[in-house]
Amino acid sequence: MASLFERLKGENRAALIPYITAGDPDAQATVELMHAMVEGGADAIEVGVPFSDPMADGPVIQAAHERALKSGLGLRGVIDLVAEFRQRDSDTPVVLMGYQNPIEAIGVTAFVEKAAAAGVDGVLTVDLPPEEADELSAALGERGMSPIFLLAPTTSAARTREVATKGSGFVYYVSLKGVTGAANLDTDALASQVEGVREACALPVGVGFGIRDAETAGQVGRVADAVIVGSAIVRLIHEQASAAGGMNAQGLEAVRGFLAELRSAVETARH
Ligand SMILES: O=P(O)(O)OC[C@@H](O)[C@@H](O)c1c[nH]c2ccccc12
Repeated sequence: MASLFERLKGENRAALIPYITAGDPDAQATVELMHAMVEGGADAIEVGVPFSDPMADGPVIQAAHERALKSGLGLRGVIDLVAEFRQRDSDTPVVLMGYQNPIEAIGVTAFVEKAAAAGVDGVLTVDLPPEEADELSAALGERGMSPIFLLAPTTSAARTREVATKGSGFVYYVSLKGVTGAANLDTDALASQVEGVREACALPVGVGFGIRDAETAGQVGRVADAVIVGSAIVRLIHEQASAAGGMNAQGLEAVRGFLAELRSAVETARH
C-alpha cells in the first residue's frame, strides 16, 4: 500500500481506486471484474463484503449487497476470491471493505490469518471506530496489512490526529455527509478540507463519495492522493449484467472502458 503511494508521488498523480461489491452479479464475475478494472487503470481495488445491513451505503450499493447475499457469498468466500485474483495479479493492492459483524462471526485472529494468506493489503471496517479497533488493527499490523479508517468533514482535528496514529496505508476522507452514491460533491470546498486533513495526518488522503465520472474524478485527483469511485461502477456492472443475464465479455469491456476514462482524467488532473 505504502509503496503504491510512494510511486504515484513520483508520477504526480492520484491513485484510482474503484469499489465493487463482491458477489454482484456472482462470485466468478468478481474476479474477472477485478482483472478488468486493473487492465482499465485501477491502482488498487476496494472489495465490498456482502452484508445484510450496509447502513453507510446508498440505494445502488445496498441493492448490490442484496444481490450478492442471494448468491450466498460471505466473508470467507470473498477472501477466497481475493486469493484467486492473486493467482494472476501479485501487485495490485486489495482493500477489504465491510462491516464489523462478519469479522466477529469468524473471529479476529482467524480472519486476519485467512486475509493475510490470501494477499489482502488493507481492511476498512465501516462501523468500527479507531478507538474500538485496537485488537483488529494490531493483528492486521503484525501481518503487514493496513487498518484504514474513515474521516468526514465533521471529524474533529483531535480525532483526525488519532486516526493518523491508528491507521496506515491511507485515510479515507468521506467528502460529504450522507450515504454512498450521493450527487452533491462540492469539489471547490474539497481542496481546503483535504488541506485540513493533511495538517493533522501524514498518511495519504483518499477521497470518496460522489465521484461519478471523469470530470469529478479529475477534480478530486487534483487535490487528493486517491480517487475512490463506488456507486457509478456498481451501477454500470448491474446494467451490463442485467442486460446480458450475467457478466460477459462485453460487460467486462464496458467496465474496462469506464476505468480507462477515469484513469486518464486522474492522470491529467495535475498537469
Ligand atoms: O459510491 P460512491 O459515492 O462513489 O462512494 C464510494 C464508496 O461507494 C465506497 O468507497 C464504499 C462502499 N461502501 C462504503 C461504505 C462506507 C464508506 C465507503 C464505502
